Amino acid sequence: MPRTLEGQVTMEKTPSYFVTKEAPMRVCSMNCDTKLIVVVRDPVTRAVSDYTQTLSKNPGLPSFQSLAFRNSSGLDAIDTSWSAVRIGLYAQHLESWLRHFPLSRFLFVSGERLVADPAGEMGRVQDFLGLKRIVGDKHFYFNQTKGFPCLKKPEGSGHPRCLGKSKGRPHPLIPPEALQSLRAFYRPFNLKFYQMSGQDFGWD
Ligand SMILES: Nc1ncnc2c1ncn2[C@@H]1O[C@H](COP(=O)(O)OS(=O)(=O)O)[C@@H](OP(=O)(O)O)[C@H]1O
Repeated sequence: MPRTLEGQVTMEKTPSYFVTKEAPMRVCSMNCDTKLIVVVRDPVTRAVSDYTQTLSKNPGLPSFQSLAFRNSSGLDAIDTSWSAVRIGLYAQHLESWLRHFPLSRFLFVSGERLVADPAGEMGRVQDFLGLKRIVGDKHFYFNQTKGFPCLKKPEGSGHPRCLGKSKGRPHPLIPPEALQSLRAFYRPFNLKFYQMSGQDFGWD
């Protein structure tokens, strides 16, 4: 980590830290005052998004259902050893972080609101980091082709910029009963996460 000078904010983005057992202790031993921003989305959609990403690299991948459920004939036993499922157990991951950091060190950003209201969610991020609210509504527009918000004018460029092709890809169709089982499985973990974070993300 580079030395942070007066007036600078050093940021590091590694999605897997949130779900890595050793990460909370290591980050705390580096600097326990670190502010932590976690973007979370509905774990069911997250699992499908994760599967979509792997499928794009490996088109021969077995079906979502055969990876998410232990017994392909029944949709009751969820395979929590599959990372796409395990990562969505936010309450469990947060528990290990809270052994090292107080809740006040965290900002939970809603992945859904980040799409519906990027400026609002970015406002929360700027407040949390103690920054002046510079990024706001005027910086975003909704790109109909992409189906997502994009930046009107990124710094150093006069052209609008959307996120790359690997962000916001269409998801494959998953049988509704598989999604329903997964939704039921996550419900208690989601409720626990709402309690722990003090925020209701509305994933029902
Ligand atoms: N503005 C904008 N444009 C495009 N995509 C957006 C945007 N905001 C949020 N998203 C959602 O970000 C999802 C991909 O983010 P990831 O978490 O996979 O990114 S990362 O790989 O961890 O960096 C990606 O998930 P998928 O839709 O499954 O591709 C998007 O839904």
